[in-house]
Amino acid sequence: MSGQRVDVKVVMLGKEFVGKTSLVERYVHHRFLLGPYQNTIGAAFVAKAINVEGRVVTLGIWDTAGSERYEAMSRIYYRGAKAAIVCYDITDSSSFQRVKFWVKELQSCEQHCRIYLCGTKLDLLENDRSKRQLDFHDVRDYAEEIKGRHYETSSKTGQNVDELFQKVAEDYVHFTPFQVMTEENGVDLSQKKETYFSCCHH
Ligand SMILES: Nc1nc2c(ncn2[C@@H]2O[C@H](COP(=O)(O)OP(=O)(O)OP(=O)(O)O)[C@@H](O)[C@H]2O)c(=O)[nH]1
Repeated sequence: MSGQRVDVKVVMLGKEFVGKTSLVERYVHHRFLLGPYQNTIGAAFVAKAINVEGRVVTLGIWDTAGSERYEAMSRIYYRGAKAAIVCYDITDSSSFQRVKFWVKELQSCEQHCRIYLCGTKLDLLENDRSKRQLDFHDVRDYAEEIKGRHYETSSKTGQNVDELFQKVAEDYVHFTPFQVMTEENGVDLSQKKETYFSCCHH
């Protein structure tokens, strides 16, 4: 990672157990971890460079802990984020309350942060559609209301995961004026190493 510059700070938010870490694992390492669930403590950081229309864009992804115990820490991680992927579990309606909480926070504290609502665990509906507790169209309407985007994903099968992160990078390229993009001092990971701490998931 040494010397790699981050162009887009991305923060993962959402209730515990909704699948934030699994989404990052699928996207960055192309895998789905089986075995007992381990909650994220604090936050974890990973960077990934991708190509958008011939340009390399590096996403710096902060995976925060969903437990309300770590709420104050999660606030630290969304500071200066250009994109927030706010996750909910489509089979758990209670997880959407946390979405509304984070959206309000972002709207009042990080107005320049684009919001991507992500309904996770789509694969769980494959054999039993009655497991769905959050209507696709209701969430889509809400996403439009807040001028955000909306995806439904499965980290187990990989469905829509690349598409989601690709859109984050594309939006950065499309909506950031070129001048700002070239002038902006991204975070140089080789120089700022000591300010990053990546604790402790899995
Ligand atoms: N079937 C299925 N299970 C998933 C999916 N994504 C996550 N899970 C499971 O849901 C549980 C929680 O996933 P995590 O990715 O650890 O959730 P998290 O949001 O990072 O949780 P915290 O770290 O507590 O905030 C784990 O048992 C995962 O295996 C998915 O797309 N499909």
